[in-house]
Amino acid sequence: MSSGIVIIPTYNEIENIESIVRAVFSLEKTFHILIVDDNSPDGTAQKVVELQTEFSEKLFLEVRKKKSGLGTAYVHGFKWALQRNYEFIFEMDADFSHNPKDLERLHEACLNGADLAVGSRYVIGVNVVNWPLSRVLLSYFASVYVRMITGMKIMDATAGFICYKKHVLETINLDKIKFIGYAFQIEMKYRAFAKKFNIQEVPVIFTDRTKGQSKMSGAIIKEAVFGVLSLRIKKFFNRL
Ligand SMILES: Nc1nc2c(ncn2[C@@H]2O[C@H](COP(=O)(O)OP(=O)(O)O[C@H]3O[C@H](CO)[C@@H](O)[C@H](O)[C@@H]3O)[C@@H](O)[C@H]2O)c(=O)[nH]1
Repeated sequence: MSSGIVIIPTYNEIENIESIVRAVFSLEKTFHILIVDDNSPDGTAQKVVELQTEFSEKLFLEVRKKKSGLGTAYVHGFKWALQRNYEFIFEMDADFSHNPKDLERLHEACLNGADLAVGSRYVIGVNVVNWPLSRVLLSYFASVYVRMITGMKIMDATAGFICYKKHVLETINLDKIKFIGYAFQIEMKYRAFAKKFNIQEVPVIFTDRTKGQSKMSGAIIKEAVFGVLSLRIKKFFNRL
């Protein structure tokens, strides 16, 4: 029996895809994987199709027409996973910035009472390896900003390494998710917080990718800054 489905959004992850798939399948617990690829020009999806001949019953692929953002890729994956009745649904990056071994710790946290377990870099100090100082500061102060505006007690608001229990994703109206970049991560946590789900942070070490490139951009930062304010206003008017 599987311990859940790990959704991995990909855009140009040819250098990482095979090793991340193998790393997840070599864990003690059994996880299934869904790759949501945005028609990566580098052939990421074709590599997944090759790997499916080896892992036919536990590796799944959804290919979308074009690059449409991390948030909509996850929403697509969540709907896919809910239709197949997975009890635990995970978010993880393709590039090893999240250590696949921590999937087991996130799963344990959800087995022990959390509705949502967040792999968090900032529970005790700052656990980020190899990011330039500017990116660490941006990420850290983004979380401070989110805490100030929203009142959520989460130390790592933009974390993208998460285990959701199925009922969380069934309760949050996925069709209402507005953000497509990393603001999506804040929005998901805020909607779960507004529904009073038990959110637990599990300390993890985040290591910057050594292969491929981040898709971070100015537009993504702008979306997060204004997005948090708009979420707070919506909650105030009970329209979240
Ligand atoms: N399908 C799809 N996947 C995407 C897209 N944009 C990014 N991805 C995938 O989403 C994952 C994360 O993207 P990165 O671009 O590597 O993220 P990062 O800069 O390392 O950002 C990290 O920090 C953010 C802020 O703290 C986090 O929000 C994010 O999850 C991640 O941990 C990778 O697997 C990447 O291929 C997209 O438009 N479409």
